[in-house]
Order: sequence, then structure tokens, then C-alpha cells
Amino acid sequence: MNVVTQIATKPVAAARVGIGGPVGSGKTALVERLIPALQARGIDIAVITNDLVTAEDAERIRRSGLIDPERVSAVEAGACPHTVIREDPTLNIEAADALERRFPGVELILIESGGDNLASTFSRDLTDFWLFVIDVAGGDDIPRKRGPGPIRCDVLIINKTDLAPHVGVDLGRMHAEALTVRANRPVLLTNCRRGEGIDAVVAMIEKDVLFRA
Ligand SMILES: Nc1nc2c(ncn2[C@@H]2O[C@H](COP(=O)(O)OP(=O)(O)OP(=O)(O)O)[C@@H](O)[C@H]2O)c(=O)[nH]1
Repeated sequence: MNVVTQIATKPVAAARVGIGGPVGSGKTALVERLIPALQARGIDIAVITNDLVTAEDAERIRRSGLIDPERVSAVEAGACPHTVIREDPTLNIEAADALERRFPGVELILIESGGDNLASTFSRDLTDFWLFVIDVAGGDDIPRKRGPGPIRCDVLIINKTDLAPHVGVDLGRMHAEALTVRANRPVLLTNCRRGEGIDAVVAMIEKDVLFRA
């Protein structure tokens, strides 16, 4: 087989999108909102979750009925999950490769992981694009703390916008400060409880990850 034929017949790998952020910020809730929204756009997806010593998040998504449970893989980090999404992402790369072999049409793999609070980042060997989820109830000073997660991610998601009035957060100011510390790179607002703001996240994935018009 010549080189041109080899390239033409090589299966196209799925895009890999990381979803990181502090414990409880709403990463799994975002995945649960993204699954039906992406499927409605005809996007073939699979999911990987990273947990410390359990498969809690994977089990929750499998039970949700939103996706074929076989399309959900769990990586048990055994240590702080940032180890397996940044320092040595071998386990996650193997899990993603296995999903691609099993589901050859898969176009997008969502890789959820908590980790080192505001310091967690994804290795570029693992992900093509990554989102970092913080939440309003965690405090409006989070963007100002300039953690590597909120600063370096491709898009910062500020979730739980519904809680702003209850925790005394000025959402407009928090959004503006997040844009400032990120030098105007994308910041999106979501309410995963009610599904608000999800369309904008899907549109960004379609445009910037899947390169669909
Ligand atoms: N009010 C409100 N609650 C939310 C929202 N998104 C998530 N939650 C709630 O916040 C809690 C944590 O959400 P999860 O999706 O489990 O958070 P997580 O980041 O996946 O948590 P870990 O996997 O433990 O790191 C749950 O009780 C959710 O129902 C939101 O937009 N608004």
C-alpha cells in the first residue's frame, strides 16, 4: 500500500474534549446536559470519567439512560486525578483508543475529571480542547485567583448562575473579571440545573473542535 492510500484509509480519530474543574462545580451535570444536546446535532459521542478510587461518575452517567452504557468508560486514578490527565495520561489515552476501536464512528469523546482544585490542567497529548468548570457558589473571587485551570483552558464555564442572587454574587462582574484574567479568551455562563447556556457550549464544540460551520 502506498503512503497516499495508507493516509486515505487510516481511521479518523475522535476529537477528545476535557472537562475539568473543582469538586462539585457541576462537571457531571454539564456532561449530562451535553450528551443529549450533542446527540440531537447528530454527533456520535462517548464519555470517559476519572474518579479517585471509584467509578461513581461513570455509574451515574450509565444509569442516566442518556447514552449506551457501553460508551461510558471509567478511569480510576488511584491518586489525585490530575496525575492521569496531565502527568501521565496513558490510562485515559488507552480508554479513549479502546472506545474508538469499539465504536468506529465515534466523533467526540468527553473526558471528565476533577483534580487539583484550580490547578488542574489537561495534557495536550490527551485532549484537543478542554473546558474548565467553576461555579458561582464557589465565590466570585475564583477568576481573580488566576489558577492554571481557569486561565489556560480553552473555555471557562461559570456554572450555577441560578445561585448568584442567593450567594451575593454579581454575575456581570464575575464574568467581566474572568474575561480580563483570560485576556478575553472565551468564558461561558451555564445553569446546568435548568439547561441554560448549553447551546453556546455545543456551538463552540461544533465550531472550534469539530470544525463544522
Ligand atoms: N443550583 C444548581 N445546582 C447545580 C448546577 N449544576 C450542578 N448542580 C448541582 O451541584 C452538585 C454537584 O454537581 P456535579 O455535577 O455532581 O458536580 P461535579 O463537578 O461532577 O462533582 P465531582 O464529580 O464530585 O467532582 C449536584 O448536587 C448538582 O445537582 C446548576 O447549574 N445549578
